[in-house]
Formats: sequence, C-alpha cells, structure tokens
Amino acid sequence: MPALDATSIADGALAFIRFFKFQNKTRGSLAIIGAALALYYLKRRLQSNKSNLKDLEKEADLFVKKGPSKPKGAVDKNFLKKLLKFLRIAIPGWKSRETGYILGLSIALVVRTILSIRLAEVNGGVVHGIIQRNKDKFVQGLFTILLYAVPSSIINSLLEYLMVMIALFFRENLTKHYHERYINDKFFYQICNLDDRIMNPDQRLTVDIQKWAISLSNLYSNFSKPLLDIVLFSKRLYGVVGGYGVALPFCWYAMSAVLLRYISPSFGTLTAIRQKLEGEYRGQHFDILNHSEEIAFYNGGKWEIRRITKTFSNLYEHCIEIIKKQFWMGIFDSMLVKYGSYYGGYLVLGMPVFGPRSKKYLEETKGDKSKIAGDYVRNTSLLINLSKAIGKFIISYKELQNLAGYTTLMDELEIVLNDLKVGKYQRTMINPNLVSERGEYIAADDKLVMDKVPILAPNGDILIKEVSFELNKGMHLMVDGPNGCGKSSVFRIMGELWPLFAGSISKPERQASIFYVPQVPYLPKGSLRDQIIYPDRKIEMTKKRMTDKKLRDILKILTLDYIVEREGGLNTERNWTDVLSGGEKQRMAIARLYYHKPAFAILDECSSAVAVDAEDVIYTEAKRRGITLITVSHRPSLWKHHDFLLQFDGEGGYSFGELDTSKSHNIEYEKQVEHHRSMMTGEPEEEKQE
Ligand SMILES: Nc1ncnc2c1ncn2[C@@H]1O[C@H](COP(=O)(O)OP(=O)(O)OP(=O)(O)O)[C@@H](O)[C@H]1O
Repeated sequence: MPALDATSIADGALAFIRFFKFQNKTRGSLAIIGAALALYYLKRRLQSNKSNLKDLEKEADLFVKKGPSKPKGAVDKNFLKKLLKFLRIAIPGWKSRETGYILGLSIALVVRTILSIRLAEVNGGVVHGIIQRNKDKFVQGLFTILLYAVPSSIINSLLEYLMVMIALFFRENLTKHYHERYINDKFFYQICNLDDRIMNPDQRLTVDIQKWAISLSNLYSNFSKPLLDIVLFSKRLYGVVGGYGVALPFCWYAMSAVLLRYISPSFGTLTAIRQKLEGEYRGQHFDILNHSEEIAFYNGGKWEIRRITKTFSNLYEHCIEIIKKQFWMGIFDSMLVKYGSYYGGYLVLGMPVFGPRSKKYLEETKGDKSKIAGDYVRNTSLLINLSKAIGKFIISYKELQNLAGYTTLMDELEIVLNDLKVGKYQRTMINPNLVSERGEYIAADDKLVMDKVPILAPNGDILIKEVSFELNKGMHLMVDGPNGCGKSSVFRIMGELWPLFAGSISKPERQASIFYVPQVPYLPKGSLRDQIIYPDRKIEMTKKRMTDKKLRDILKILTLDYIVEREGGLNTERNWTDVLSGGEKQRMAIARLYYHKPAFAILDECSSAVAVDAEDVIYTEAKRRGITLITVSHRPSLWKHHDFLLQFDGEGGYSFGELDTSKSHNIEYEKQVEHHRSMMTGEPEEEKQE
C-alpha cells in the first residue's frame, strides 16, 4: 500500500462519508440504485447458462432423482455430510500418518503467521531507523530481516511439501478404497453393462479422486491459515489501532461476502459438468487407441474426427463459459476484496492519528514523526496481512464450491457401487417391476442346474421365458441357436454378471470351478507365462506344482511352442494383444484353460479363428483333462465332441436333450453340417429326408 499523507487520508475518508451520508442524499441514492442495478445485471449474466449447458446440467442431475432438484455441487448440509463420509476414508484415524502431517501443517501455518507478525514489527523498526537517521537501528533491522528470511524460507517450502504430501495420502486412501470394491468384485463389468448412471468410471477413479484430494488439501490451508492470520493479526492490530480499526475491515468483508454469495454462480456444478465432459473426451481417445486397427482398416478417421471434435467442442464451450464467469467474478472480486479494502485500509491507518484514541497516541509518541512513520509502516504490514487473510478466506469459498463438485462426483460413484453390491442398478427398464425381484443361487458340487430361470437382458427385455436343465460332470453340452437369441446371456446369469430375476441356479461354490473362454480373449500386459496362468501369479503356479516345462508341454499340444522360442522364453514381456494373431490368441486362451483345469468350461465361440483340424485336438485334449465342456458355437463340426444339446429357437423357446450325432435321424445336426458344407464350397444345399 503506498504511503500517503495521513491528513489527506482522513480528509478523503471524511469526504467519502459526507458524500453518502449527509451532504448529497440524491446523488448518494442514485449511486446506490446504480450499483444495485449493476449487481443485478452481473448476477443474471453469471447465473445464466447457454442452452447446451442446461442440457448438460439436466444430464448431470440424472442422479438427483429423489427430492427437490438442487444444483449438483452446492455447498450445503448435504455436501458437509458427504464430505465427512469421505474424510473418514481419507483420514483413517487419529493415530494415522495423515493426522500427523495435518498437525505438522497446522504448526507450520502458526509459525508462518508468527514470523509474518514479527517481520511487520521489524519493518516498522527499519523505517523508524531511517527517519531518525539512526544507522545502528537501521543495520540491526536489516540484519534481523535477513535472520527471519532463513526460517521463513524453510517454513514456506515445508508448507508446500506438507500440502502436496497430504493430497497424495488422501488420494492413496481413496484410490485403495475404490480399487478394493471396484476391481475385486465384478462391479467394473456391471457399472458399465448394467447401470447407466456413470459413463466414465475410469475418469472418476483417476482424475476426479486426484482433484478432490488436491482441492481438500488446498482448502485446509486456504481456510485455516487465513483464519489463524485473522485471529493473530486482529489481536495485534487491536493493540495498536483499537476496536474500530479491526471492526472496519471485518464489516467491509462481511458485506463483500454477502454480495459475492448473491451473484456467484454455482462453480461446483460447473466443475462437476466439466469433469464429466473431460471424461467423455478422454474416453473417446481411449476408444480410438483400443480399436486402432479396425478404425484404420475401415478408414474411419473422418468419422472419429467428427465424433471427437463434437465432444471436444462441448468441453471447449463449457470451459469458455466457466472462464467468462470467472472473468466477471474476477472483476467483482477485485473491486470488493482487493481495491475496496485499500479504501478501508487507509481509514484504519489514519485512526491512530485521527481516531478516538488519537490524543493518547500523540501523547505517547510525543509527536515524534519518525515513531509515527515507523508505526504507520508496521500497521500497514499488519493490515495488509489481515486484509489478505480475510480476502483469501472469502475467495476460498470458490475452492469450497470446487470441492463440492468433486465430492458429488465421488459420491455418485459410491452410491452406484453400494447399489451394485446389493444387486440394485438403475437404467431405463422395459419392465420396471422386475428390479426388486431376485432368484436364488445354491451351492452344489459337480453339477450345474438351472431351474425355471428366465433369461432377461439387464434392461428387462425377455430373451427366453424360462430355462431349466441339469448338467452333471462329464456331460458335454453344445449350446446352439441364432445370433442374439441369448446363448451367452444364459452364462452371464450363471456367472452372476447379470442379475438372476427368478428361479434358481445350482453350481459349485468355488468360482474357479467354472471357467469362461471368450471369442476374443483378454491378454494382460505381462510375461508370456502370465498369459497362460492368468489370473494366477508365479507363486500360485508353483503351489499348484506346475512348472515351466509343463507350460511348454501345454503349448506344444496347441502348436504354440514356437512362440516361446521366437519371443525369447516364457519371461518375455510384450503387448501380447498386438503380437499374437487372432488364432494364436484363441489357442493361448485354451492353454490357460488346460492350465487351470476347471470342472466346467464355457467355451463361447472360443475357437472360431482356429483351423477345423486343430479344433479337434483342442476339444479332445480338454475332455482328456477331465474338463466338462459347455460349448457355445455355430460350428456343426464341434457337435461330435458333445453329448447334450441346448438349442434355442430365437423366438423365446428352447429344447434340451441328448445329442447323438451318429444316429441318422438327427436331422437337425445333418442339416447344419450340410448348410456349413454348402457355405464353404459354394455348392447348393442338398435336401434331407426326415
Ligand atoms: N448389457 C446389455 N444390455 C442390454 N442388452 C444386452 C446387453 N448385452 C447383450 N444384450 C442383448 O441381449 C441379447 C442376447 O445377447 P447374447 O450375447 O446372449 O446373444 P447370443 O445368443 O450369444 O448371440 P451370438 O450368437 O451373436 O453371440 C442380444 O439381443 C443383445 O443385444
């Protein structure tokens, strides 16, 4: 704050007061009306939304279905409740390292404030020395400032360090909390396939948690430091300028806070929407990378550009909207919080000389100009610090709104995971009455039984009215039917990926007893050995008395042993999805099946890219290893490896019975073989007699 002649400050203040209060009431009233109109205009401008933003808000509010619709990310009682819930996860206990670091941060903040107060005193001393032309006092002051610089620098850096560490601890705790629930169970499948509330759970788990943690850590120091500064600086200022001097900045800021709250848009909602849009944008890049080969072959670049440009322009427009609002808020913030406080500041600084205690002060200083100037500089320092602290305290409301936005996003994830845990999910249902109904899973060794189980898609769409069959160990089952009739869905329900709405399913309790081999297998990043033993680790492989030699033998049966040689051994790490061909990937998944040797294996078109003669080896070997096969396939050449047939007609009906391919009366089988032959050779199909 520039040093001004004290008399002119007081004159200015008095003129200001007279202008509004006593002298010119008409002009004063006009100014107040003008200011009120300007405020109203600003509020409308800040709180109005573009039409596309309204849609996004509606979408963001999909969640708040119950109760009155409130903007997401509002700072209210609900937010505090949610925040408390997450704080319990972020700070696990009183004796945790987080509490230790927060305590450390609090101590560092106190020390920082004490150092600032001491520095203000020293500043005053230096000015006193200059005006008195007292060289010793001046040099002593400079030396003291230098001495204070060392602890101040250490404390400043320590504050930064502690804040970053606390944010990282918070992130770690929350990430672990979500990982345990999201990845350990089947929720990562269900959150995208059954529920339509969260489009980008990956964004929530990565970026949003990180932002929440940083925002909370910043907020602690942005709130607690100013709060502490306010207490300590006010106390000190009270001692030197009296109660009026302290009350004035407070009144000013209280008025500013009310006005700010009146015109401020819900930055929490804006943040929540922005995070959603960021997630969608990232998700599309992820899609392109994931399907790069297909997109490149289709020459789908133009289509992808159109799609990604649209998503990015939504994000861009939303960011512009936020930046514009921040611009208008910035003007208002500055006017009230920064420049407004200058005016009030000068009034306070003039108080020792012109205020109610001026007589006493002037007697004490005996009119010593150097002492008055020194006090002025010290008071300026104190006041600047106090003003800054109050200003920061008010502006951190914006940070609080951001935190409210991130908290809402995380709470949504929490709600969905909790719902999935109890088998509840939300999506547009064809038959909404079904949501609360559930069938029963029964533990049974060595058999799979479906008793009156309706096959329904997650949206309640009836694929097959009711399915019943019993399969004992050693009864190899072929599952057939037209595309989209619900073959895979039967096993999704059996594997508890989709809800069981009615009937009962008996199956072995041990998850590992039923193994699923899909058409496109998952090949995780890792060694060649990992591809065979997934999801086991080497330690589990050793416990199962499996050796690298046995793994190589498995690969040999599947004629995959050349890959071990070519890639340089079982320890070689590669991105196997890119390295292996379609048929190799499928055979690798079969190697995994042989390694795990489950009681039952669901083979879902798992050999569609494998040559027919190699397919025979695959199925014969699986049976030799004691695995009961449940094969979902359209290939009639596979029927001979099975004893039973579960056949869906594509119109909601099915049949289950023995399959005897050797009997000539098995017309259905022969028809299928003939159809396949004609497709392969291009010759017309021959008519068979029933
Ligand atoms: N998550 C889902 N939500 C709603 N419907 C789904 C979902 N997944 C699949 N479906 C629908 O359920 C029906 C049955 O799918 P399913 O995968 O069981 O067919 P399928 O008989 O195995 O077909 P194909 O022979 O083509 O593999 C299909 O119409 C499909 O569109």
